[in-house]
Amino acid sequence: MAEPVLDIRDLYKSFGGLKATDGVSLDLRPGEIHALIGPNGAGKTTLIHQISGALRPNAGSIRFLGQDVTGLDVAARARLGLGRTFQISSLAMDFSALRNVMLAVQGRQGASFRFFRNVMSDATLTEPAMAALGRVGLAGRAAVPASELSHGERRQLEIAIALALGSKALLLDEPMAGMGQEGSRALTGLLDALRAETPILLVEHDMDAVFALADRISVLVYGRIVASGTVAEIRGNPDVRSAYLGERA
Ligand SMILES: Nc1ncnc2c1ncn2[C@@H]1O[C@H](COP(=O)(O)OP(=O)(O)OP(=O)(O)O)[C@@H](O)[C@H]1O
Repeated sequence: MAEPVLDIRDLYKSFGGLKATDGVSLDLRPGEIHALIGPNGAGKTTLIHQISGALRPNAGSIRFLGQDVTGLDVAARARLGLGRTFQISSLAMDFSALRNVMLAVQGRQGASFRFFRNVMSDATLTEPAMAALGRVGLAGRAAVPASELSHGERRQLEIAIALALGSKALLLDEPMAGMGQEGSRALTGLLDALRAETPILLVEHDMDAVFALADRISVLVYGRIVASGTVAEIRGNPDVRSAYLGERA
């Protein structure tokens, strides 16, 4: 079996007396979408924040591409290629889609000397940025300000930014939230195609998307993984059905 890209072992995080993460171990392997599902308050976002570096665990370890990153902050993990969830609020709304991705490319290249040049005609910035927009299906919308993009297109733009930053794994926290049926279908298609280049840990309540996409599903309840398996295994698990899936299975 391929070495995991991300390997989480025995992670614990408490808020006062509440065990939000209670001994979680899971991994993410090359080429896969691993979905993390569970009821509201199960600890999914808390887990994602510990993986991205936004929250420090009380105990346990997180390895990324063979390196222990448990003590690294968000920026250091992002530099290694751990693509955190980019929230729409982090987009520069007045800037075009292209310029938003170029800012990411520029940050990655650390090229402050470009101050003196016209960045919009700098091919070392525009080419990788256009390539990332192309990957997410936004090439035709490159010149459109982020403020004029639809909700779904902004999600696509966030993913383009993560790709432009050289992400080697993506952490996506409820990407389908707020999307209409059409948008969800388009984003499902995009994530399906992306898994080959970057594995995805997907927190999602939209079960149609999860069942369509996941290679593996882990179910989190009260901070613990109560089941982990293929879509068929999870759909057929009576405990999961009664605890979470109910009629959705
Ligand atoms: N900063 C915090 N301080 C105190 N309690 C917190 C904090 N963050 C999360 N919690 C609590 O930890 C538990 C897990 O919350 P979390 O947001 O991780 O759940 P979730 O599975 O992502 O839920 P949802 O599906 O509703 O987004 C909840 O009981 C929540 O109230």
